[in-house]
Amino acid sequence: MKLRFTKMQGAGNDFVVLDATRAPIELTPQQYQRLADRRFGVGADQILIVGPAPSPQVDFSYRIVNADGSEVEQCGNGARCFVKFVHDRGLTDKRRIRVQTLSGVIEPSLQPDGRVTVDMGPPAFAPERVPFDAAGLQPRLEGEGELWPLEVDGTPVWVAVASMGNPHAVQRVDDVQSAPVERLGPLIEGHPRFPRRVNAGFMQIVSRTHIRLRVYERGSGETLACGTGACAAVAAGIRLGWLDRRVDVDTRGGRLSIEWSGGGTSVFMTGPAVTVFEGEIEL
Ligand SMILES: N[C@@H](CCC[C@H](N)C(=O)O)C(=O)O
Repeated sequence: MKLRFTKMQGAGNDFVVLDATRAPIELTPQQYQRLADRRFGVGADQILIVGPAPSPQVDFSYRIVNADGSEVEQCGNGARCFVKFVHDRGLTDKRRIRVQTLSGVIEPSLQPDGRVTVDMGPPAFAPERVPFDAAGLQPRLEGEGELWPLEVDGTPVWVAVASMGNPHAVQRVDDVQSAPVERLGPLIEGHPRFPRRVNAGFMQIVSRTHIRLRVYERGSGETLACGTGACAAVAAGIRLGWLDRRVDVDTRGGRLSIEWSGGGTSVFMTGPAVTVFEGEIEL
């Protein structure tokens, strides 16, 4: 089978984007892994499958598959690339689009400067608590937030647990460049406290409006940027009283700007979306 694709990236988090608006695309986990493979395939952190609207309330749907072939709920950098993709291909002329994902509806909009702002919906802090509460663990309270103890490799690590539709565990570090992301990342990703696995974030606070962030992503390993990871880190940091409501997030692949007013309000993420090349692959 021959498959046409577009290779895109948002702050260095890279994607193979497939157009399933006219005919459905169903691949096996092995075929997704092959597409994501940097030596035997195209190479990507995630595969994005753009589909038609499942209801009149939205304009499109899009599905997200990690490099390991697992389908997941949400992808922030992917949402920005999605809106550029449907626009560039003439699938819509709307600049603000409602898109159905596995975890609900999000609204990306194209900005005049070519960047994209996404209404990512509100963060959640409660659902992931159950495995911590059930084990009788006590959180450390700061501001209006909680830090939970996670035993990793015999050492306690304090993490803020947040969901942007997908799960994140964020820890504060002094220096993100020297943080043991490659060693601790896989241990946190597969930690028994996270039955669905988790994205492990490492956040260095430079000031109340500026952080540096690395994320070891569930199902993809460390990526150059993680959009939902940036939203989760900033929302957790605001709730813990460490950050103001507008924060610049420097990742290894570029800068994302995150804004959250707290409570049940949406997190807004702004950043780049770039097409790299188009092609066809035999699967
Ligand atoms: N890179 C993404 C997140 C992709 C999904 C994540 N690996 C998960 O398994 O939840 C982003 O930009 O948010």
